[in-house]
Amino acid sequence: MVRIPLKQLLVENPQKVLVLDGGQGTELENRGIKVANPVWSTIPFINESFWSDESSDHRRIVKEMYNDFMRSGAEILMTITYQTSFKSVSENTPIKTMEAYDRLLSRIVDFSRQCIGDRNYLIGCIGPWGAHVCCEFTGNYGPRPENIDYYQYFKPQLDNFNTNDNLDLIGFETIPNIHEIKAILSWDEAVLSKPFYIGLSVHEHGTLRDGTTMKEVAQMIEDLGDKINPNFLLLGINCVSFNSSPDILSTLHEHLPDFPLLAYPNSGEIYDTEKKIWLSNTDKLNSWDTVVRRYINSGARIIGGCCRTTPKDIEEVAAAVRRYT
Ligand code: MET
Ligand SMILES: [Zn+2]
Repeated sequence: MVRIPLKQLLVENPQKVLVLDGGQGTELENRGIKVANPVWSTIPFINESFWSDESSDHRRIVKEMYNDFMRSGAEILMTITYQTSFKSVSENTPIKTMEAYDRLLSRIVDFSRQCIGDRNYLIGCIGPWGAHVCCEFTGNYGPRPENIDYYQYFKPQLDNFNTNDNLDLIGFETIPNIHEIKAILSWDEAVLSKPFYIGLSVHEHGTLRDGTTMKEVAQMIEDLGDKINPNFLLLGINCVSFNSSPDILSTLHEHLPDFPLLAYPNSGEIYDTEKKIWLSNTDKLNSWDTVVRRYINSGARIIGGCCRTTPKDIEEVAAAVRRYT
């Protein structure tokens, strides 16, 4: 294997900070793929022509996107599987059986690996339970979020990702609800046998979308003590406001000073759900240089961008990472 295992890399090189790619879903949209549908950025992979026609436009666009992120300096990249849970796929596409679903995931992962080569790290991206009902930015999981069967929801995607050697890390992203975090962290190595991280979905003022404070999240993790799954490698924030993200990460670091963190904020633009357009970040208080420097001072080991960040943003992230490590 050309790459050393990620866990080993993080432990043996305490100064190393990995540059992550940017928002794949919105970047595919920038490049002309229409992603407005219930499985969002999974859509290009659903059509059989993606797989049968080597020269398909969508295939070329995905490849070019990965190439551009790598050219910008990304060394860890994500599969485009945020909205690819068995539930979302089987309810909204012609792919209905577990067998066909499994094939879809393996094809996506193996194609992503081909695109990024053997040297770079690949994350198997998993969106939150709330993604299939679009509430990852409200955290409103109904009256009894503690009763949701998170395991049943994630199991098909996990079973596939756990066993695919092309993946180095599993990323649970944009998790807005404390009960969902508790569920994920209750799973042992039999359920989650690959290294994984959790990216929290947080408000600008710094609480989880459901109102839980970073201190409470940290306390919950501390309380797990030795019972914690050894594959839990990193905790962090993603798709959070660009401007407030350094403060939020620093709070997390204050409460979990020894835990490796990660951060990949969105561009700071706001999505207007009525007009269906992105409103520009008129109040961009920080530059990537400042944001990245502050992340690194707060223990971040993986840094990149989420929605609406582009290869240009990742170039700036990479330059700052070089400057401050
Ligand atoms: C809503 S956050 C989505 C993150 C995901 N990695 C993507 O850009 O495709
Ligand atoms: Zn995002």
